[in-house]
Amino acid sequence: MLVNRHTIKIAIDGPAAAGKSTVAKLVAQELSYIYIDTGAMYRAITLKALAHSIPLDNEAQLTQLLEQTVIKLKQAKEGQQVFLDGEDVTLQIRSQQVTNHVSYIAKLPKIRQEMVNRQQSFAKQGGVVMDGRDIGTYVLPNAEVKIFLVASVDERAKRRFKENRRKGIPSDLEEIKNEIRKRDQIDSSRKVSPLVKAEDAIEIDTTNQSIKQVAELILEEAYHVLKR
Ligand SMILES: Nc1ncnc2c1ncn2[C@@H]1O[C@H](COP(=O)(O)OP(=O)(O)OP(=O)(O)O)[C@@H](O)[C@H]1O
Ligand SMILES: Nc1ccn([C@@H]2O[C@H](COP(=O)(O)O)[C@@H](O)[C@H]2O)c(=O)n1
Repeated sequence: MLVNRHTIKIAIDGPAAAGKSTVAKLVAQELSYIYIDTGAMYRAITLKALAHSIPLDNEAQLTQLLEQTVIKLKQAKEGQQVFLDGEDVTLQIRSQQVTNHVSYIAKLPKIRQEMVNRQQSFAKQGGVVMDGRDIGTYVLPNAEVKIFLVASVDERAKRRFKENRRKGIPSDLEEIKNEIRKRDQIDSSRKVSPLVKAEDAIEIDTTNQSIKQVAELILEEAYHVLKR
């Protein structure tokens, strides 16, 4: 066991369902760091925008809504709890409706700017593992460890399908595949901070690797940096 004299920032990016949050949680647990799932923040504002029936291309109205919104991420044993204006929305933000709409809100430049400001201030708390789409490129460009997780669309869809089955959520493999492709396409092609691998990120293809193997690879890199 390494005694850490200093803490580092670990950025984990990648496409939908590549395993980012699963391994980020494990890595954060092992290092006793905080874990921040930035996707949950975009999901939370999407949930609120849908509830207020705000058109998802009305940037001014959505930005105003976000400015009046408190999103809190609370560290919990199972990962992270998400509070939207004081209400626990951890489960609600995973609904299919939110998933199908979130990327439209996430591509708006003013929304992203506000989210990035909030995420950067969370990261000031110390050792952090943050996952998302633009963490290594925009949110934490100085992160000491940057990881870009990928896996084939087929594998990602199968994993999500199995996850839904475990949770008792009815779903269709082809629909999941289409939703993943669509979200990746919007996230990768937006003008502001698109989903792209940072030049100095390490790419890990998780298609044929277990969760444990992937977490170990990231921890190896983290320990390597911490020993320097
Ligand atoms: N290496 C792996 N092998 C097998 N299953 C995995 C692996 N990594 C993650 N999973 C499973 O795949 C599913 C998706 O993982 P996870 O939610 O961590 O992805 P994500 O990248 O955070 O997704 P999103 O971007 O959509 O939030 C989960 O059910 C998780 O348990
Ligand atoms: N840094 C980020 C994180 C997420 N997004 C957008 O939110 C969507 C949901 O993210 P999940 O990780 O919960 O799947 C994602 O598809 C992106 O549209 C983002 O833009 N930047």
